[in-house]
Amino acid sequence: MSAAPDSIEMTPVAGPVNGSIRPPGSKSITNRALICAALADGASTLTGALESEDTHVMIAALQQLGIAVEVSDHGRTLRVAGCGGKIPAKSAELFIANSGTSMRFLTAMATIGHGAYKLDGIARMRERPIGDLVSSLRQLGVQIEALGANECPPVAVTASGLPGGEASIRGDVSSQFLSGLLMAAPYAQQPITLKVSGTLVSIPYVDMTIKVMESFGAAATATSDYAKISVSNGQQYRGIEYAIEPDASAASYYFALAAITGGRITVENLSRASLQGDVEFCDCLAQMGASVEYGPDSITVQGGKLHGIDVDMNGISDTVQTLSVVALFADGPTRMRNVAHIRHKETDRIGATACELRKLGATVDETEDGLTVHPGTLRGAAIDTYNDHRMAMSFALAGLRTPGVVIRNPGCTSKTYPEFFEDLARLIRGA
Ligand SMILES: O=C(O)C1=C[C@@H](OP(=O)(O)O)[C@@H](O)[C@H](O)C1
Ligand SMILES: C=C(OP(=O)(O)O)C(=O)O
Repeated sequence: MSAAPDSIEMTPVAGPVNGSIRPPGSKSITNRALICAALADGASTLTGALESEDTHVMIAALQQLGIAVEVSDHGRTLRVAGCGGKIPAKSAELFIANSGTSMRFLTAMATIGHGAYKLDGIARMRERPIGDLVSSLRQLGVQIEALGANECPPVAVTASGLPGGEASIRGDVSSQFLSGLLMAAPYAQQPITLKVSGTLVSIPYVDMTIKVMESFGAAATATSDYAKISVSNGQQYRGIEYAIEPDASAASYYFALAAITGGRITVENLSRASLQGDVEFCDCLAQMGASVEYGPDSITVQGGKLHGIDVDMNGISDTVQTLSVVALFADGPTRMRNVAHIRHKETDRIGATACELRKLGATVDETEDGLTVHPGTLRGAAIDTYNDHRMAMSFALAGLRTPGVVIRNPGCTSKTYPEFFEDLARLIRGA
């Protein structure tokens, strides 16, 4: 691989890639643990945390809210002095860049405070939905406004505690609205009951929220169809030592690498029992013909001949781009369904993925809720990444099998995985 400031040309590998790797900490778990630790009674130590833009903006925002977060061990250990549900800062302007988790979780958390808080981000964040979360918080008695066009950020909260009660929350746009409300709910002045409208997307992330809350000592009760979720007030998170798993979405690039090169790659410290739904990406690879071994503390994928599949990826939508690239190397079409919500992420991920796959020689049918990839004769191309870390990481894989693939703006991986290209190169070298 030769590096240039604004692009990287990928070098195809000579044969199967074998090896083992521990990806950085889970973004989703790090940002949940930070919220719970920040509100807790007492200090928490989070180990194995992710050090990246999405966690930097979360940490910086908590510090601006008056919560001490001490960072050590190259960002992997975070010591958080919990505020016991009393947010110290009476005003703050929080810059959230393009971190959806931080924007949605901190909007809900800020309502527990007493003061004026404003949350804003980069231009794309001002296009990402938050109106449904704002409207639920209003139903719970909060004075809050989305100031951007189409009820997008910036968000202004004039908080005097979170009153609570009953609210409806839309589930079919982003599960992060619900997760944010749930994590704030133990600190409301009354119990909170949330009625989820529309079919809830990204359900594994809601399960993750409930499990992280439980680890910190607070409970949320959901009906089996997630139509209604209740949280009693008066519960308190307590400061704990909390170990964060490696990021399963980041692991998908390594599982895919094994699949498309016929290699054997082990991802350490992840298992079937992970809090992260994205480990199920391996089931897609297994359906395509790879073999997957789930160990007690690792997952290994061995590549094989790959077939096209038809798969509902609603619960594991951060891996749609990874699977789209794997699909280029299958012997038939792959259809990925039920992921209309990924049009609201770092970019419109259905449109962007379809466009870049076509540049590589694939035929792609795009539907409102997904895409079908028909593999074709592959050719090199300069890949636009739309400031979306997952475009860069996924399409880099295509360049390990096809000459002439250039990844533009590879630095965008810093959102969740700043060291991605270095880790990938090390794994390929066998170092
Ligand atoms: O709660 C979370 O940690 C996340 C939920 C998902 O978003 P949606 O619920 O918007 O699909 C996912 O795409 C995102 O990367 C992280
Ligand atoms: C969608 C993502 O992030 P977020 O919504 O947290 O910005 C992602 O990491 O793929």
